[in-house]
Amino acid sequence: MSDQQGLFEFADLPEWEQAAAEDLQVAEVVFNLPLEKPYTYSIPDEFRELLKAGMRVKAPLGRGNRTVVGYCVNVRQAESAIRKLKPIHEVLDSEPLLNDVMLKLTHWIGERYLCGWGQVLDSVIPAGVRRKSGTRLVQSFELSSKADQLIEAGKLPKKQQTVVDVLREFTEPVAATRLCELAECGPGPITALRKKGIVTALRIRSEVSGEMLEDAVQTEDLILNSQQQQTLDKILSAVRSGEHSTMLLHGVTGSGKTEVYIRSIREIVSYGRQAIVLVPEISLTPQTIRRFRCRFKSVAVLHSHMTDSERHWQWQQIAQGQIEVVVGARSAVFAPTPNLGLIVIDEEHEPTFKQDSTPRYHAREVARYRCMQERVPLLLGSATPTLESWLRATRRQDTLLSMPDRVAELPLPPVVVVDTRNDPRIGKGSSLGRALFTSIGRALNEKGQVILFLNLRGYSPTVWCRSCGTGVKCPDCDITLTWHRDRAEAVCHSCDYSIPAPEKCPTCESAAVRYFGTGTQKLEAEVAAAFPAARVLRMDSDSMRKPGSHDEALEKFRHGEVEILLGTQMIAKGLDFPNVTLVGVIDADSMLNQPDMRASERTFQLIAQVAGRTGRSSRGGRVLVQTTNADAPSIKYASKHDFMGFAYHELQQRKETGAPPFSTVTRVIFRGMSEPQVCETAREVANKLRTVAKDLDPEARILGAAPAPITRLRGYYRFHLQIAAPSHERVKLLWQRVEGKLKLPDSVEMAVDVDPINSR
Ligand SMILES: Nc1ncnc2c1ncn2[C@@H]1O[C@H](COP(=O)(O)OP(=O)(O)OP(=O)(O)O)[C@@H](O)[C@H]1O
Ligand SMILES: [Zn+2]
Repeated sequence: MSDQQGLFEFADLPEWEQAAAEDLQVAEVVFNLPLEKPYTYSIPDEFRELLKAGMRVKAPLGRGNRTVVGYCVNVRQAESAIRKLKPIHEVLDSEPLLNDVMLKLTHWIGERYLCGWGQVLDSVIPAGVRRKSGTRLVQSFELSSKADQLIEAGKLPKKQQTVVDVLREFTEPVAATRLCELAECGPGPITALRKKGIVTALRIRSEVSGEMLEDAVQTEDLILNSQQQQTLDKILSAVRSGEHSTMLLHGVTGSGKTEVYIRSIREIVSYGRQAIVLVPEISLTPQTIRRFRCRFKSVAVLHSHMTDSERHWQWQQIAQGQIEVVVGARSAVFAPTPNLGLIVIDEEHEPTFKQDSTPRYHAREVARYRCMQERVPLLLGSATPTLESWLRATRRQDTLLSMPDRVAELPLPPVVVVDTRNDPRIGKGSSLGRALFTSIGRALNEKGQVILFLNLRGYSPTVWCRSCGTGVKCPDCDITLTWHRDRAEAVCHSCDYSIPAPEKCPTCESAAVRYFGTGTQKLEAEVAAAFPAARVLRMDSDSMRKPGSHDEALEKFRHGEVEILLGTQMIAKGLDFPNVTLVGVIDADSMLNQPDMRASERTFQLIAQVAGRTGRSSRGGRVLVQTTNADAPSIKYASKHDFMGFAYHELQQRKETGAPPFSTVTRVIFRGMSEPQVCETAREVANKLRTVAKDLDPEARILGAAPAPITRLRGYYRFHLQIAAPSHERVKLLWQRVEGKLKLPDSVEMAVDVDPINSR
C-alpha cells in the first residue's frame, strides 16, 4: 500500500477513531498455559518505546485480573480502536530474551507438539537467563549535576578532593569498592560528599562473569581416509550451497564419524559462523567432548550440573558470538548462536533426544525446523539410525551419506549368538553361560579388557512370594520392587520408594519371599567371585550418582586399572577403547520383551552399539550375545551388523500394521487420584475425538481409552488414548477442534505426547 493510499483510507475514519488508530499499539502475550492463541493487551505510554517481542511482561489475566508473568510475542498496530483492552502492567526485561528466529521456532514447537507457546518459552529459556542470575545490583557513585557549583563554593578536604578527581576521570558511575580503591580511601569521604550533594549514589546492575573452561591443548587434524573425505566433500557442498538440507550419516561404529563432524565444523567456523553439536547425554560422552575441546578454541559445553548463573553467562557468551562450537544435550538446540552454520546430532537414534515433559519435543525435529529457518544444513549421525530417519533418507527426503567401513581397515567384530536355553551354567542359576565364562577367562589371560552389558540395575529385579505367587509391588506404582542388596532395601525404579528387604510377603505374610533375576549388582558379585584376580567396575545410575564419576570410571578403564567394565546402557555409548577384546551381552531378552512398539528396534540398536565397543584396534575383538530368542530378527541382524537388513524387515512389519513411521501416533495421558474419574474423563475425550473424526478425518483412528501400561505411577491412576493419523497436520486439526471444548475435572491432569517414544 502506498503512503497516499494509506492517508486516504485513514481520512475515511471518523475523527476520534482516526486519532486512536494512529496511536494504538497492542502487545500479544502468551503465558505458561496450554493455550494456543496469544492474548492482546494495550501498551501504556511509558512502555511504548521499550517493549519489544521477546521480552517478558506482567499483565492481568482472567476474570480476577491476577497479575501474571508472560512473554510478549508480538507488538503491532491495533486493528480496531474500539476494543477495550487491558493494559500491560510492567515490562520485565530491557532486552529481548529471544530473537525472531527463536520466537518462530518456539511457536512452531507449540503447534507441532500440541502445547501452549508460553509453555514452550518457559521451558526453553533457562531459568538463570530469565532471572538474570549472575547479575547483581552494585552500589555506585557519580558526580551530581550541581557538583561544579558546590565545589566552587568552598575548598574540599584532601581525601574528598581525591574522590572527586577520580570521578572526573570517568563518564560512567564507579562502583563503591573500585572508587575506594582508586581514591585510596574508606567510605567516609564518599559519604561526606554525598551529604554535601556533590556525589550521587546509584544502583547499577553488573554482571558476574563465568569462567571459561581452561583451554584444552589443541591437537592436529587427522588425515582423513577416502571414505571420510568423500563424505566430508558432500557435507561441505551442502554447507556452501547456502540452502537447508538434512543429511543422514550412516556410519558403522568406529567409522570415524566424529572426525567428519569436526572437519565440517572447521569449515563453517572459518566463515565466522557457529555450530551446535547435540549429544545424547553430556556426562556419558566425556570422550566426544574432549575431542571437540582439543580441536576448537572456544567450545561451550552445556550440561545439567551448571548453576543458574553459569548457564546465564554461557547463554550470553553464545549470543554475543564468542563461542565457535556449542556442545550439549537436547536443550542445546535452543542455543542463541547469532550466526548458525550447522547443527550436528550425534547418535541420532538415542531416545534422550525426546523430552518427556511438556513441551514433549524431539530435538531432531526442532533442529530440522531451525535449520530450515536459518537455511543451514542439519547433519544426523548414527550407526543405527531410527527408522524414522532411515525412511526419510530412502525416500530421498533427506540425503543419505554412508560410511560402511571402519577406519584403518579394521573389520567389525564377529558376533556369536549363544542360545542359553540348555546352558548348564545358566541352568544352575549363573548369569554367565559356559561360552561367555570361558571367553572372559581367555580374554583376561591374553591381557585384554572386557565389557559386560546388562540392562537391569539393582541386585534382583523381582521380589516374589512363592507361597501366594504375587510380586512385591510398590504401593504407589504398578511395578514390582527391585532388591538392592548393598542398601538392604527393595526399591521402586519409578518413584524410588523403598522398604527394608521384606522377610515376609506383604500380601500373605508367608516367609517364602524370593529374589529373582539378575541386575547389575548381582552380576558384579558373580563376576568378582568367578574371576577373583580381575578388577571389576560397575557403571549404572546407582554407582554413578556424583557428577564427574563417569569420567573418573572411564579414565580408570582407559588406563588399564580395571579389567572388566559392566553396566547398563551407559556403557553402550560412543566409547572408544582399543584394548577391549570381548563384549558380552548378558540378557538380550530383557530388552526384547518390553511391551513397546520399538522393543525390537531398541534391541537391535543396543546390541549393535555395544558390539561396536570392541575390535577397535589391531588386537581384534569378539562379541557374545546370550538369549533364549536366537531367532528374533533384531538379534539375528545385529549379529551380522546388518542395519539395512534389519531396517528393511522392521519397516515391512510396521507398514503392514500402519505403525510409525508410516503414520503418526499421538498419545494423550490422563492421571488423577480417583480411578473411576480418570477412566471416565479419558473415555469422554476419546468419544469426543471419535465423533469429530467421523466427519473431519475418516482416516484417523482413535485407540482407547484404556489403562496405561503402568496403570499406577507415583500414586496416580493413569489412562491413555492414542490418535493414529496419516500426518501431524491432520492430528492437529482434529485435536484443535476437540481441545477447546474440553472441560476436565480439576482433579484430572492431561498430557499430550506427539510421537511418543515411551509408552509406559
Ligand atoms: N582418518 C583417521 N585416521 C586415523 N584414525 C582415525 C581417523 N578417523 C578416526 N580415527 C580414530 O578412529 C576411532 C573411531 O572414530 P570415531 O570415534 O570418530 O568413530 P565413530 O564413527 O564416531 O564411532 P561410534 O559410532 O562407535 O562412536 C577414534 O579413535 C578416532 O580417533
Ligand atoms: Zn513406586
